[in-house]
Amino acid sequence: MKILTAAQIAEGDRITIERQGITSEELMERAGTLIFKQIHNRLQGAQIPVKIFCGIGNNGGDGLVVARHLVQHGYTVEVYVVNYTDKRSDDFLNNYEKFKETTKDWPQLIKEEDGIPEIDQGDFVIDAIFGIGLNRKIKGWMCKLIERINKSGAFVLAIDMPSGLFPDKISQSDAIVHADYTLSFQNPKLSFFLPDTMDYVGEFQVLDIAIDRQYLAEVKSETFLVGKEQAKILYKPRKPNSHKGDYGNILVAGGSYGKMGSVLLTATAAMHTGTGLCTLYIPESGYTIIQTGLPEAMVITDKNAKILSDFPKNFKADTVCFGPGAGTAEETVHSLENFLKKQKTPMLIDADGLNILSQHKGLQDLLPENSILTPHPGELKRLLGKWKDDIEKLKLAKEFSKKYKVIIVIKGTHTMIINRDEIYINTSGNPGMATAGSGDVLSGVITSLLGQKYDPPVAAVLGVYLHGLCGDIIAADEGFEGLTAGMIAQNMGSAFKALFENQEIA
Ligand SMILES: NC(=O)C1=CN([C@@H]2O[C@H](COP(=O)(O)OP(=O)(O)OC[C@H]3O[C@@H](n4cnc5c(N)ncnc54)[C@H](OP(=O)(O)O)[C@@H]3O)[C@@H](O)[C@H]2O)[C@@H](O)CC1
Ligand SMILES: Nc1ncnc2c1ncn2[C@@H]1O[C@H](COP(=O)(O)OP(=O)(O)O)[C@@H](O)[C@H]1O
Ligand SMILES: [K+]
Repeated sequence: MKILTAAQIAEGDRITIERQGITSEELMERAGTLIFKQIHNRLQGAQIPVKIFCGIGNNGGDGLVVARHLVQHGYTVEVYVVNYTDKRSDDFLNNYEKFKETTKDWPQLIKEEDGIPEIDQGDFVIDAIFGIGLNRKIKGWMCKLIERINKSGAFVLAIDMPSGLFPDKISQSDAIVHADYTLSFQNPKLSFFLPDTMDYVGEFQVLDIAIDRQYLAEVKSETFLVGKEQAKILYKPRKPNSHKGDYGNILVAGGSYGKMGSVLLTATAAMHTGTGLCTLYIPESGYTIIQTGLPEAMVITDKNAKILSDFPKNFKADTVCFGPGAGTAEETVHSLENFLKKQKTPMLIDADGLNILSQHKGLQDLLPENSILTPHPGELKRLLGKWKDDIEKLKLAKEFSKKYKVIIVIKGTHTMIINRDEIYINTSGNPGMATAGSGDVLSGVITSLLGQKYDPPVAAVLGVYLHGLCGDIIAADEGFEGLTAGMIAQNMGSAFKALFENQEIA
């Protein structure tokens, strides 16, 4: 699914009105009615005091549609117009009239701090102050209103987006509604997925308001959401007439004394992702650990007992994963440098491999084209330098991706895969995966797919999705706390199976 900018959403709105031969008021009625139905389904007529705060633009108009339907269905509703200016939108005004005709009562106008009502913990607040039309910082008494909503402890439902949040930039103000739930129209917004802003959104659901399908298919976006539908079309079925040589000969290089488990996790994950042949290149002291822990793998040892210092000569792999548990000793820098010089096909660099690249920037020029880097936020900061906010982070990552012709997998709650100007946002995974070694497992999954000749961007996008899906499958049985990286590595097969099953996992 595409993530659209505010301007593209507004254009979709305009084209829909034109092509479907409807008025903008009818589109607003459609949008508001869908929100009402969601609320009605959940409240089932319960007499919870509902307080709706409407701005004076079209987000406020949506709020008035919802208010009218709630009143008509016997709910206890108080409607407040957040009257920061008298420049109201036409569709707001039409719905203002309609609301008045329904209730024979005007909504209450808030024009200053004194007009802000008390909000109780037991209230149900609907935030329809601003949507995608927010174009500057919220100031003055409206900040107090938002503060009161946030401090009330009431359940807050945001229409389209929490007021104060921009769809695709970061607000420099704290005046942002902290929603428990957001019902958004047609396409989710970028800010729903960024670490800086996602907490304001709460849980969210996207409602299909039947924006013109042709427009949605044709509109150009460089940002995409990856769910099961998008992931499963990337899968390449295994052929009956095939052998292990068809599924990649991969090399996993890393490990150091005390951190041998990381490469074991990586290689185990790679085997369970379908790799044909896997060899580990590790410091000598890890030999028994690896041969015992993963009998399916072959092992080549470095001459150094505790760290990598060299590279395996006369060995050719389809792809290489370098970095898990490797450390950043001078000898290991030399090892990575040799790998980078020898490896002509795309490879994956993770963990200390990335730290070495950050400390020795000259090595970045040696990265084979379309290699995949998988930093967590700390490693990314070392690689790119500091950023002001998540939008600048994405900009820096795109610049790096273009400069070095590589793919960057920014790991996190919503892992983002950056391929030049494109961003793929992952939707699978859960907080149980915030556990030691789950990143090492991801490296194994992606390296395995690279070895199986998936195009590098596909290997990254599909690998990240499957890794998260596997975490979701395990968490459904074991809970978040019970999930460990080793379980993800061992159970990757269940993620492949679930790709083609219809039921929701968690
Ligand atoms: N296709 C769709 O998705 C559909 C979308 N629909 C709905 O429309 C919503 C978008 O409506 P919208 O364009 O009228 O913008 P909205 O968010 O109501 O705010 C605009 C007003 O806010 C003002 N303003 C801005 N920033 C401000 C600030 N900091 N402080 C003070 N004022 C500020 C701005 O004033 P101005 O800049 O003009 O001075 C203007 O008056 C969208 O989110 C969805 O809910 C559905 O109805 C139908 C289908
Ligand atoms: N809250 C979360 N929701 C979804 N995925 C998560 C969450 N926390 C961590 N993950 C995933 O777990 C992995 C953690 O990687 P990383 O930090 O490198 O771990 P390690 O260094 O221990 O291997 C990443 O793939 C990340 O996306
Ligand atoms: K809103």
